[in-house]
Order: sequence, then structure tokens, then C-alpha cells
Amino acid sequence: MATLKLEVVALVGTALGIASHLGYFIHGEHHMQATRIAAFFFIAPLLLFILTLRDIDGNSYIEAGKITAVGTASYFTALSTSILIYRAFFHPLRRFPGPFSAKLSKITHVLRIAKDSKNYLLNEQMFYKYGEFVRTGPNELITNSPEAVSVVLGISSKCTKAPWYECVSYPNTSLHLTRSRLEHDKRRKIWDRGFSAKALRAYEHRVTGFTDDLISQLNSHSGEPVNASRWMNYYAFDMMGDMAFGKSFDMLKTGEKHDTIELLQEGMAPLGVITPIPWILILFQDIPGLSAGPKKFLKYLLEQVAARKQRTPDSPDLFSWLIDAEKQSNDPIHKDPRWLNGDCGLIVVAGSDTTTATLTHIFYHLARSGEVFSKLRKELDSFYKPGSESEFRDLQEATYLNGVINEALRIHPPVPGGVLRVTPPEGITIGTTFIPGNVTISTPAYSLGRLESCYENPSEFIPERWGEKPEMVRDKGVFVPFSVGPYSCVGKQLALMELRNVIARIVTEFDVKFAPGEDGTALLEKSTDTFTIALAPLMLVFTKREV
Ligand code: HEM
Repeated sequence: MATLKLEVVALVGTALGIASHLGYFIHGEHHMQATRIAAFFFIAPLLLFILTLRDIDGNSYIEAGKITAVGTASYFTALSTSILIYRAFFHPLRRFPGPFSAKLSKITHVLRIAKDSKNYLLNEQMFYKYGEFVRTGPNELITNSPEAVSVVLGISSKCTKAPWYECVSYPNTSLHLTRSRLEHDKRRKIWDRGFSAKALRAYEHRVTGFTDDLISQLNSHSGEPVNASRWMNYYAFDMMGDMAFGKSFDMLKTGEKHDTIELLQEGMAPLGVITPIPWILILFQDIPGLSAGPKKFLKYLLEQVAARKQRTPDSPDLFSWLIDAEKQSNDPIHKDPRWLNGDCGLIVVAGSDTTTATLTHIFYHLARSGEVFSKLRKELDSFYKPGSESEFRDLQEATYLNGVINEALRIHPPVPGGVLRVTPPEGITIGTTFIPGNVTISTPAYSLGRLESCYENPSEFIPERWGEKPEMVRDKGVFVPFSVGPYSCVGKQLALMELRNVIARIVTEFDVKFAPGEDGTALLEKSTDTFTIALAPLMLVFTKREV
């Protein structure tokens, strides 16, 4: 009787396993149900055990245990076999090249990047091996086809943001992390006001104030080795703290990292590795005791937003535009505190690591090449007057300075792995390649910046390609470090203001060289990809210029 029963249990388990794949898992997205699914997988066997125990005469734990084990094992074996067979042989992406293991699951991808968190390098290796389109997961593609940029990201693209955004934002939301185009566009209108030409002019004094603080620190350490990555990070975070809460983190003044920033960076560190399996973030958030760093950052954020609401700064910061929308608009989205909180956090997160990485890589190249440094200084010396009324507009026109910035953004894009999008249900066509619908796709910026077909000598740092040697840029369409289209960087102009101001001040006031024993290898090899780049130290010596 027990033998027959076990066979029946095995059959039922197998049928349920296949049915749950074909009836549920194969359809749509399930990342937001990660906790519920995990709980079901845990609780269902327990329930089966309790129910069978009740129904068996004589309360045989062993028999109930056998039934539970056979039922659970046959369910999971059938479910995973059905999933794996479908992914390998029937999935719409089955004909795209890529590692065989990637067809089946993202696990090997995660294991391959777990050691050094360099997803963009793995992407690059895969393009080299498999070509322009690579299947990097059961339902995921990457492409370095130049034509993909406008189709996937461009203004008329039908692609939307991938599940990754929802998982990262959970349980909050923000302009960057919402997947609703409608909500995004409503909020984007408010943000755009905060970055209008008039608003940007009003931020100029904030930029020069923080640049002054940075210069004063470099002055007091003149001639000594300093960690440029750290000081650039302090600069960018202090500036964004001020823009978000009207209150700097004061790291440039104290020379110490603010606890909250430490927590935020610790919280972002795993992103590089778990980006291929973002649903795990939902589990982390739901299970008490996990995600302590991000939760503390959130608490700090709420306190700062509440405090900022009580203050009105002398001149508007970015928060002013967001709070105006809350006061003046009747649209519930602008009244929902989750949006104000999320968007304030976004100012700090989006505007800091990106600017830090760009500044640090620029000073790496300036320390490395005396020729580039001298040419830049010569250009700046010819017109630059710090503190003048037209300071920011003059810098905007500086061809070589802009070439240096573009070249750093091309070779070291701060979001190197590219941004994740989902194709519309009807699919998209890139060149002659059809990409089926509901597939996650990205166009990694690191790889696009190194294409021979788009740039002459792509691995060389040559600022002239953006000025006097335009022929060295063969396809400008792939240069999108700030992304393009509806979700492109709203802070681009502010970022450029900061970059130009800091570079111009330092280059005209200091000589820059590597510290003894430094050659930039650690920066290039030890920095990690955590969606943005988390920088390794770069030891430089800034020495006050002799006049
Ligand atoms: C060198 C500096 C910067 C670079 C390279 C950069 C790059 C990017 C990229 C690639 C995106 C698209 C992200 C995606 O689609 O997932 C983005 C979005 C965004 N960036 Fe930046 N960024 C920089 C500086 C800034 C600054 C200073 C701010 C100021 C707050 C900022 C605010 C934002 C926001 C709010 C978004 C989301 C826009 C949207 O979804 O509509 N960024 N940035």
C-alpha cells in the first residue's frame, strides 16, 4: 500500500511541477513575488507532512516523511527539468549565441563575477567570443551593435525599464527606479524644472563653494600624496547632500567619511554581483535583519527630508522644485511622500559616484600624460578667470577641456555595464536582427566605447578626437555616457558644470603627478562595478603651482 502510495505521490508531484511551470512560471514576470514563492517552497512540504501525518493510521512519522520527501523531490525535479528543457530548446532566444550555462540560468554568470565584481569585463569577453549579440541569461541579451543604442534607448524607443529597477527600489520608488512610463514622465517634468538653464545658474555658487573647499584641502596637503578617489568622492557627495537636503555631508571640511555614506556604499556593493538575479533583493528586504545598510540610509534620508522641510535655503536647491510640486500640484503622485523621499535619495545616489568616477579617472590621465596636462593648462590659462561672472559659460566653450571630459567618459563610463531595458511585446529589430518581445537587453557603455568601428585607436586617451581630429570618432551615436532618450540623465548639465569647474581650478592652480609607487594600476584593476563604479584608491600629489 505504501509503495503504491509513493508512486502516486511521485506522479502527482511530477504533474504539479510541470503544471506550475507551464501554467505559471513560464508566463510574465515573477520577481516581485520572490518572497512569496520562497515561502511557498518552504511551507508547502511542511503542510504536506502535517496533512499526511494526520491521515495515516498510527501516526507514522517515517511514512509521512517518505511521502513528503518523494512528493517534494518529484515536484522540484519536474519543475526544474521542465524549465531547463524549455530554456535550452524552446525559448524564443534559443538561437542567440552565448555560454550554454547562460541559457539555463544566471547562476554561472553570478559566480563568474562574484570574485571581482566586474560585470562589464565579462560582457567584453563575451562579445569577443560570441559576437554582437550574446545571450547572457535565459531571458537576457547584451549587444554592442552601434545600431542598438537608438533602438533600445533612443527617444522613440518602445523599450521600458527592466525588473532590476523595481527590485532595487523595493519597497520605495523614485524617478530613476519606477518602471511606469506615465509616473516617470510626470515626475521628470518636475525634475526638468530643477535643471532648467535658470535653475542651473542659481546652482553655480554652490558648485564654486564646494570647489573652494576641495582646493583648500589640496592646498593644505600640497606636495603630499593624497587619495584622489576619496577627495573627489567627498566633493561629489557634499555637493549632492547640499542639493538634496540643503545640508552638506561636510566631508570636505572634516576630511572624514560620513557614516551614512559608508552605509550607502556598503549597501550598493553587492549590486555588482547580484544584478543578474535582482529578485534576491526582494528577499533581502523582506527578511528581517538583512539589508541593514540600505535601511539605515533610508532612515537617515527620512530624517533629512523632514528637517529640510522645516528650512528654506537662501537660494533654491533641487529639493525646492520637488517640494513646490508637492505644495502646488493636485496630482496624487506629487503628494505621495514615497516619491519625495525616493527622489531625494536619488539626488545623492545618482549624482555622486558618477561624478566621482569621472573626476578621478580624469586626474589619473592628467597625472599619466604630461602632454595632455600641459595642453589643457595652456588652453585654460588663455581665458579662464575663476570667480568671473562668465566663468561657467566660458568653460562650456573650452574645446580641449570638453575633449578631456568626453574621453574619460568614453573609456571609463561611470555606468559601465549599461542600463537594462525590456523589449516591447511585439519585439524590436536592431539592424537585421529581430529581438523577441519581453526580453531584457542592455548596451554596455564600456564595450561601446571601445569599438574599432566607432573610434580610431579606441584604447588610447586622445582628447583631440573631440576637437581638432573629429575623424577619430567614426560613429558619435554610440557615445552615450549619460544615456539618451526619455530616461537619460537629467543631471548631465550639473555634472558637466562640476567637472569643468573642478578640473579648471585644479589644473590652473596645481601640478599633478602620481605619488611614489603609484601608477594607476589599482584604480584600473581594483575598482568594482556596482552599477556605478566603486573606485579603488588613486594616490596623487597635487603641488601648488609656482607662478
Ligand atoms: C558624470 C556624471 C554622470 C553620469 C555619467 C551620469 C549617467 C547617468 C546615466 C547613464 C543615467 C541613466 C540610468 C538608467 O537608465 O538607469 C542617469 C540617470 C540619471 N541621473 Fe545621471 N549621471 C551623472 C551625474 C548626475 C548628476 C550630477 C545628477 C544630479 C542629481 C544625476 C541625476 C540623474 C537622475 C535623476 C537620473 C534618472 C533620470 C530618469 O530616469 O529620468 N546624474 N545618469
